Amino acid sequence: MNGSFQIRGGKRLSGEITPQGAKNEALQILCAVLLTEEPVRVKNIPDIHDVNRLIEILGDFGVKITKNSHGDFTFQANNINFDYIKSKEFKKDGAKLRGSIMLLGPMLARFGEAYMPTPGGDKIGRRRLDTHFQGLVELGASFSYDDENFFYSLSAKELVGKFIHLEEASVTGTANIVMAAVMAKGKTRIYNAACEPYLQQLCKMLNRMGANISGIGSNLLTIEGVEILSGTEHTMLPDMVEIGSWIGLAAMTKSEITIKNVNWNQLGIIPQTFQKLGIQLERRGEDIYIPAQENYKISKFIDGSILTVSDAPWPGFTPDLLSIILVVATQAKGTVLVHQKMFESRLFFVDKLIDMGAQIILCDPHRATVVGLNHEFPLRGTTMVSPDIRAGNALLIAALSAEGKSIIHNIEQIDRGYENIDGRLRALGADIERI
Ligand SMILES: CC(=O)N[C@H]1[C@@H](OP(=O)(O)OP(=O)(O)OC[C@H]2O[C@@H](n3ccc(=O)[nH]c3=O)[C@H](O)[C@@H]2O)O[C@H](CO)[C@@H](O)[C@@H]1O
Ligand SMILES: C=C(OP(=O)(O)O)C(=O)O
Repeated sequence: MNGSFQIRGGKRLSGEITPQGAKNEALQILCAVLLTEEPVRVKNIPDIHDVNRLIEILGDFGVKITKNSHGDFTFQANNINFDYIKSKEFKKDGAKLRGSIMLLGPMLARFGEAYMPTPGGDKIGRRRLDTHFQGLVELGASFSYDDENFFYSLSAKELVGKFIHLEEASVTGTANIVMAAVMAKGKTRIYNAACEPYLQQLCKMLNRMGANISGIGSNLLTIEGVEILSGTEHTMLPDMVEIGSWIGLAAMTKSEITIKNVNWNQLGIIPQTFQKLGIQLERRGEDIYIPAQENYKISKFIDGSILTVSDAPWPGFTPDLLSIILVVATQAKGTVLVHQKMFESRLFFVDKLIDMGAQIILCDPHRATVVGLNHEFPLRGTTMVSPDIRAGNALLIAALSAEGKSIIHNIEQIDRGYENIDGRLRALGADIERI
């Protein structure tokens, strides 16, 4: 179902909000349930389209799925339907989301073969998979690609650990290689590994299942292969991208909002990056308190030059929050350069913000300069189409701050990543309807 949101903006919001479980962590953790025959209980799973699609795929694989309560499921992969993996249905289902690519590592580790259509996910520029396949081939897999059907195949009689230097710190690529290596023979070392909280959580869960991974949180992972993994329980962290989005929402709508149980130690430089835009936020235990602010002033670098906010692999600033930084900057006092280094087509949505009255110069596909309006001129409501998950949410925040009515079409893109976003916004006092 691909609906629209109708928003009447310009209202101040207030209240408390609890972030959902992390989408990108959930996608890794759900793929890992394939690594054992025993039950794996997973809690705080966000109820969002991408995650639900992956759960359906696991069901079609033959994984037994028991719903214990909202967001709490037990999975048991003890009777896998291998026919499905080579079927036309899987070619269609697997292509619907990006996260499905992380089924490759577990399939290969457990069954010695793996198949995958080109995965879906955001259309935000080239999203190559070379790192995934190079790593799996180094562990001993043979690889082929059917470029007529966009279908990847891997097989390995045995996986053997070795030193692998990744050419880039790919998040899902590292997850795939880790999941293949945990049951490989001998020692694997992965250098230039990605180390996002999602990956740290995955590695900790795998260790609880009996794996032997050290170096968690660094860019050098050492994995001593084990023969078999057992069941476990796992709870997802709060979604750091959602937390950043709520900070942005509070600033743009001059609202007083408390974000509950954010797990501060896993937020990296997210809070301080918003603070550089002048947004006040306070740590209260595990909560973030954001007071209502009439204005916020972008800081400059020490030498007086214009602030740049750019993305980088963890522990740098996540690319998934740059669109939120950009929209928040439109009402700040001052100027900021937003530099999206990792993806090529993630800034094009600024056109819509410009239509709404924002002052932005798109310098090239990777860089946009935002000259803030200091809340002196509100954005104007308009009709727009959500291009991708994070830009969609940024436009939603723009619409909530804007004067008048906005319509956002293609909200499937927003529902992919944010649980009951309209219901939760209404609870804060927003005027938003699904039409
Ligand atoms: C399902 C999931 O978890 N998706 C996330 C995952 O996607 P995904 O795992 O697909 O992204 P990758 O980490 O592989 O790469 C993201 C982009 O950054 C580039 N790149 C990556 C590493 C590097 O050192 N240099 C570099 O330039 C890649 O070429 C690519 O264009 O990580 C991205 C980067 O945090 C996030 O935006 C996505 O939300
Ligand atoms: C780009 C994202 O998602 P995906 O990798 O699933 O397309 C995202 O979560 O911002």
